[in-house]
Amino acid sequence: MARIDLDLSHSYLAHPKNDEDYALLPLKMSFEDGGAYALLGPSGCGKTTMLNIISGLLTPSQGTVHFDGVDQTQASPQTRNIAQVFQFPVVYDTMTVGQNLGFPLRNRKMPEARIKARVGQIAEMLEMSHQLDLRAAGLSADAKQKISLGRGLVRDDVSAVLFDEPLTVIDPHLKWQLRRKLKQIHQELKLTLIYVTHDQVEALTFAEQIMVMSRGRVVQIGTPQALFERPAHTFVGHFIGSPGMNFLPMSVDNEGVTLAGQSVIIPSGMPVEQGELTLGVRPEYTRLAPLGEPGVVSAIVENVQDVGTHQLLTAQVGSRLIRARLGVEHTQPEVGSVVGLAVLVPQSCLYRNEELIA
Ligand SMILES: Nc1ncnc2c1ncn2[C@@H]1O[C@H](COP(=O)(O)OP(=O)(O)OP(=O)(O)O)[C@@H](O)[C@H]1O
Repeated sequence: MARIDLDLSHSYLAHPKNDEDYALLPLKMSFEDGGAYALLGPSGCGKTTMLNIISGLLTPSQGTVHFDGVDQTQASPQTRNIAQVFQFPVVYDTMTVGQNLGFPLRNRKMPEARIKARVGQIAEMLEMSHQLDLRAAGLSADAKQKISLGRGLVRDDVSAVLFDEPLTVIDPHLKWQLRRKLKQIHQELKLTLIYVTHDQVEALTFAEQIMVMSRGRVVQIGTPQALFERPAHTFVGHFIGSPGMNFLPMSVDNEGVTLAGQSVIIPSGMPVEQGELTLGVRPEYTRLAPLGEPGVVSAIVENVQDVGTHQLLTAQVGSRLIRARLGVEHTQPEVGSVVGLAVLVPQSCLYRNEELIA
């Protein structure tokens, strides 16, 4: 396993002119040896480009890639010693499950007894022990992808294992199980895992550190909790969470605070900088409160959805819609009624030019 350091940018164009011409804008970051990482972001943000630069399928147009301090920028994928698992299964149909799992080891001339032991261990982790002697040809797409995952994990001498949306073809129920399994396998095998996904649930259940990407930029690297509690960029607030963070334009001057056009009293002890800001508050921390109290805006109820464990309130504040996750013990507010919503709360975040300032 290796520590991986990237200090690079990449454009697919020969003569990039502006930021839009870059698949990856200049970035400097590290993947620690033995860490479990997710690269999370919408389609086209640069995840696969980064993965291919790490594996050596792509050379960055500027900058360097180091594994354990050794420059690998020009090294071929073979010499980088990376295992990769793709979206769709890559299995040898004529081989059995066991032969498929052992293939990367046999290729490296590992003694048969060690191959058998390692294949047995991986098969057990993936709950495939009973299928070891079956031909891969007759198996479902799910089982084939499990073999692909197993083949990615079977070597213990790789620099890192890269996963590119590996659960796409997997049935939703099994997906949930496999995400947990991968996390458990990581804890047992201590491999450096880098997992690309556009699905936040997948990233949040699997990774210790999540790198959120938007338009060629890594906008935040953090634990699932940090991304939820303190999104460093409004994009992260919006992208993480279901529904995402609420945002309201906020203007602060000597007279006080205006939120989406409404004058609001600042709760005592809350530090607020002057200027044009954006207030971010998670639906989980937005609650009903009496109008006129500090930190409370007036909102018109648009919709209340009973989700069983909670009610999801959607309300209009000026021209903005905000959402509040309310306990089921609340009486359901009537659609069209005016309610108070506490939005300046201790968990609120303040942004200037999309970046977190407080
Ligand atoms: N071979 C290529 N030639 C030119 N442009 C490319 C190439 N591959 C990707 N791009 C562009 O680079 C940007 C980043 O693409 P990339 O595939 O890395 O994103 P992604 O986040 O992995 O998206 P997806 O989840 O859809 O795979 C996109 O604008 C894409 O159109």
